[in-house]
Amino acid sequence: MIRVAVVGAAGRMGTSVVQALEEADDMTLSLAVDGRDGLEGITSDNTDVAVEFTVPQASLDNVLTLVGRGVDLVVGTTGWTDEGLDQVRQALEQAPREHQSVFIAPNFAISAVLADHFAAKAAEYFTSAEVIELHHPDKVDAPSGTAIHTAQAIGKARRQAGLGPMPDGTQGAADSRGQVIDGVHVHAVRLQGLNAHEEVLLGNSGEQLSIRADSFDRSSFMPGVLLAVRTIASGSHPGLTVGLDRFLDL
Ligand SMILES: NC(=O)c1ccc[n+]([C@@H]2O[C@H](COP(=O)([O-])OP(=O)(O)OC[C@H]3O[C@@H](n4cnc5c(N)ncnc54)[C@H](O)[C@@H]3O)[C@@H](O)[C@H]2O)c1
Ligand SMILES: O=C(O)C1=N[C@H](C(=O)O)CCC1
Repeated sequence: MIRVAVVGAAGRMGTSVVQALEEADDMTLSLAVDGRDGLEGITSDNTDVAVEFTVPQASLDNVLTLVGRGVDLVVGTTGWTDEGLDQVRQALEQAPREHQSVFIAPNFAISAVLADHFAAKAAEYFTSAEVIELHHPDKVDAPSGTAIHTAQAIGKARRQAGLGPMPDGTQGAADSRGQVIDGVHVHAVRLQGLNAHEEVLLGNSGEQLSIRADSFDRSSFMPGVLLAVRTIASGSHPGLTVGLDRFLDL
């Protein structure tokens, strides 16, 4: 049995993860903590993997604390910066156990992971690309972690293909053109009734490719979370790994 602790257990994702763990035959819930409970109860003696879904302001501290306590992690919280990821890498180098692992994914839904993958593949063939992410209005961060990841992947593919800046004749104040990430415009919609959605628009003269992923329900994330827990518990990915595509044969 893989012993799994959940951090952020009272939240929307944490609640779904606790339920998914209870339904999994090969996992058992070691501890469920939220908010002010603190992480003291989670140790490498009682937990193989901690799953962390909290808020961008808390996630880095939680990860560093648990790495220092010898616990492996699967992290779904968004808002990660390159500096934060570097801090995790450094913490892993000084971790108390050998071969400790941290896995971070902005999105655990297969539809979103594939949309991101296909968008990066398509990017070199199109003059223009923009990302629109659409989420429930209780989401605290914008743009979504997934949209940032997609924009960065498109930007990298365009650079590797030697593509220059996209055509854009906007003059003057350009607030309504969205946030520019790696040269890609990203637009965030918050709307009652939505859950988690992303559309990538790729354009050439006279044609458009649209790639869209829709998570209608948080159950869409659970197979990916369980896959990540099993993979990290197996010890096959020591160090820091980012993105569920790393565990899929894409
Ligand atoms: N990777 C994915 O597939 C995926 C999917 C959905 C959401 N998310 C991300 O997961 C995060 C959580 O989303 P949510 O909708 O569950 O949010 P939420 O607000 O419903 O839940 C967050 C929970 O974390 C708790 N929390 C805050 N600070 C804490 C701390 N220091 N220690 C322990 N618990 C703490 C809060 O009390 C709350 O219960 C967000 O960053 C969101 O973008 C990722
Ligand atoms: O509901 C959220 O919040 C989500 N956050 C992730 C993101 O920011 O990309 C994944 C989708 C759901």
